[in-house]
Amino acid sequence: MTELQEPGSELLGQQHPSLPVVRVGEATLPTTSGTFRAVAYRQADGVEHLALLTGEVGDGHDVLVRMHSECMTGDVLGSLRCDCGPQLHAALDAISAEGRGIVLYLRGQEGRGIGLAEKIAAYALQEQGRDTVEANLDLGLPVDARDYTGAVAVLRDLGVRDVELMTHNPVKVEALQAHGVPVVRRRDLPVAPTSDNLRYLRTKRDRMGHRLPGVG
Ligand SMILES: Nc1nc2c(ncn2[C@@H]2O[C@H](COP(=O)(O)OP(=O)(O)OP(=O)(O)O)[C@@H](O)[C@H]2O)c(=O)[nH]1
Ligand SMILES: [Zn+2]
Repeated sequence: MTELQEPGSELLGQQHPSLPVVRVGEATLPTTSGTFRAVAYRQADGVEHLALLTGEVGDGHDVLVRMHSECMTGDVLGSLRCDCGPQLHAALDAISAEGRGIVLYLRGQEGRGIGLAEKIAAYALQEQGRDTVEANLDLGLPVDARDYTGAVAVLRDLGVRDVELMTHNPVKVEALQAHGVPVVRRRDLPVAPTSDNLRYLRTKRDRMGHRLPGVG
């Protein structure tokens, strides 16, 4: 577990004041990380999110939560350019081990909210030497366009009042707090720097304020 620190600010994307979600389906989902309750939501704009729960939310306090931004290349294809896939599985393992918690799989957040196709275009610019921040800007896109309003609505629907958040990203902490969901603690996820992701991890630490002290 790690201390909470000053959140990082201008990277907080545009937040919609209200974006209702509806609970559409609910089923048991056995996985290699354990068996979860999968609750599917649809936002008013059509974007769908999935909440994977283990245990009971109960009084809603101090719930272990991961808000995972969709990353098709990392989560599905095992891309080594980023750390998303291992983080997703570490988060599922963590709530399973804890016996209580929620992993929110957030659609509409692919490529930090710019979308899959634009993320691949950003990768092309990174192959020409731009870093992950510069590449988005070169495309005329925000560095981080994610909106957490839907995520907050899902947490509220599930009865969550405050959370222990698994993240290195101070903007996620700030977004939850701004929406009235206190983050009582932040928890690190394992990070494995490799030759493929080292520059990406360093850029997140140095330019986006991510708490990644273990990255050399
Ligand atoms: N635009 C863009 N998006 C990327 C790039 N690499 C990964 N992503 C996306 O970034 C999102 C994950 O953001 P990260 O910055 O890795 O991590 P985070 O979610 O902000 O922070 P953590 O909670 O600590 O994981 C996913 O949606 C990925 O698809 C990139 O080079 N460019
Ligand atoms: Zn990724």
